[in-house]
Amino acid sequence: MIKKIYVNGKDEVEFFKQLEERSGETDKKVSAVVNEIIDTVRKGGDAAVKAYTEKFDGKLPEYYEVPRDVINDALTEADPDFVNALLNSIENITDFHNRQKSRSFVNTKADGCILGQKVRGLDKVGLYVPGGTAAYPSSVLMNAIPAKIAGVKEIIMVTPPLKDGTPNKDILVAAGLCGVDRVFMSGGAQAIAALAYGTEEIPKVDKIVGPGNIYVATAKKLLYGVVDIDMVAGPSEILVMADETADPKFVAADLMSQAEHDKLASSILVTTSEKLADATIAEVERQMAYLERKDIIKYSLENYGAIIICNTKDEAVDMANRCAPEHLEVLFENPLEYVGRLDNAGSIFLGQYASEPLGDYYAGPNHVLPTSGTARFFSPLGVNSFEKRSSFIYYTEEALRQAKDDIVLVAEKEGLTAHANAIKVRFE
Ligand SMILES: NC(=O)c1ccc[n+]([C@@H]2O[C@H](COP(=O)([O-])OP(=O)(O)OC[C@H]3O[C@@H](n4cnc5c(N)ncnc54)[C@H](O)[C@@H]3O)[C@@H](O)[C@H]2O)c1
Ligand SMILES: N[C@H](CO)Cc1c[nH]c[nH+]1
Ligand SMILES: [Zn+2]
Repeated sequence: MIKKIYVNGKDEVEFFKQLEERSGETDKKVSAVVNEIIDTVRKGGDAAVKAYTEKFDGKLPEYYEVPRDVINDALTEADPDFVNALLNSIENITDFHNRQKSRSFVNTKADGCILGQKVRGLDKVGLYVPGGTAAYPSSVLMNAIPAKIAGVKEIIMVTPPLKDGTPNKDILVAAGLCGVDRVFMSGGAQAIAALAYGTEEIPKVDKIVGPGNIYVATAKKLLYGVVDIDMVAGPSEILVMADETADPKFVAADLMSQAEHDKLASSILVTTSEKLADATIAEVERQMAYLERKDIIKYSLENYGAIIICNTKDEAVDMANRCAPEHLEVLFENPLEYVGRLDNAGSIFLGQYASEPLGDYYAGPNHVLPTSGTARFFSPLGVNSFEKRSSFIYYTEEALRQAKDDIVLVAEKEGLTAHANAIKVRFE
């Protein structure tokens, strides 16, 4: 069911075309739907958001904003093992992200001038937490922990209700543990539009972060400029690079771990071994039998999955850099040797025990990652996604006198005599 493609063969061109279309950039239908939702929410506020929630999620939610005591109750009633697992994960994520904090600094120079940088957290941030085909408490952790470390003043979370209109309790537990300030039961493009413009009840935020399906990712892209966004974190992707030493059982399992997220998920094996390719196909069939989300996995593997057969490992590295996947697993004999040459990937997993779900839930690096080839220029969500910087300058009279002629000369070259004047008047 997952197709084999040979590097430089005729299928390769078709394969890359399909990958590009999947991003939604060329999908005019999704953009048209999302544009209409954005426009309706901008004009209609909460009534429009609620109408879309009813249309797409099945029912009006039990609460629009989840009351604080409902979040507290979810925490007290939660399975202690689940809470413990989340706390272990929170510890790892916190430890990793604490190392990302940017530095404020003050540079006092010998002539008495002072130059500096001040770093602080954004005031108000909107977190999107997916909840359509599955609920993602782990995404609450990945969004909220770096926001807290950066010093964000207010965290507003949006997430779709369950089919019966109630909030997902596991998501509320994660929100409670991470200190999320407000939670609204609304998902999809309508929730993104509400955060961008603000409604009667949902506050307008400075930045929207978090992963979501193609409607969520497209809404963020279209609203960039009205609001800041983190990146395009759309349907999940994995690219596994493997040689003949890799275990096909692990390869197949890891490919399917991302295929189960979404029909639009993409799972690609790039290998130098035709034997491994065939064994992986057999393993996919065998393991599929006991997995639950078969329809999604099959659809995604058939439409956006591929096994690319390369002649050399160098060719495989080039292929990985060209695809720029969200997750890149290296199951080559000496995985650590390749890190320096892998330029385009959200997160790199090295060796057979760094299975992708380890990163999704536990190890510490963020799982909100760029998709659709945007790992060429976007980075994982992190503390700096929630920071803003201001620089500051203090100069003495004597230091400005020394710099005066240079500044005036450049200002006059630019034809900006008012700039030059602002310096000159100080010494007349
Ligand atoms: N890149 C990352 O970092 C990352 C991390 C975690 C999850 N993900 C991705 O997040 C996504 C989660 O998707 P999901 O669907 O389960 O949840 P979701 O919360 O992203 O989307 C559900 C919402 O989509 C909207 N929607 C559904 N069908 C629609 C339609 N026909 N028209 C308009 N709007 C519609 C609805 O409003 C619904 O509430 C997956 O694609 C997964 O791969 C990505
Ligand atoms: N793999 C997803 C990012 O693409 C993150 C996630 C959350 N839960 C499970 N997986
Ligand atoms: Zn995952």
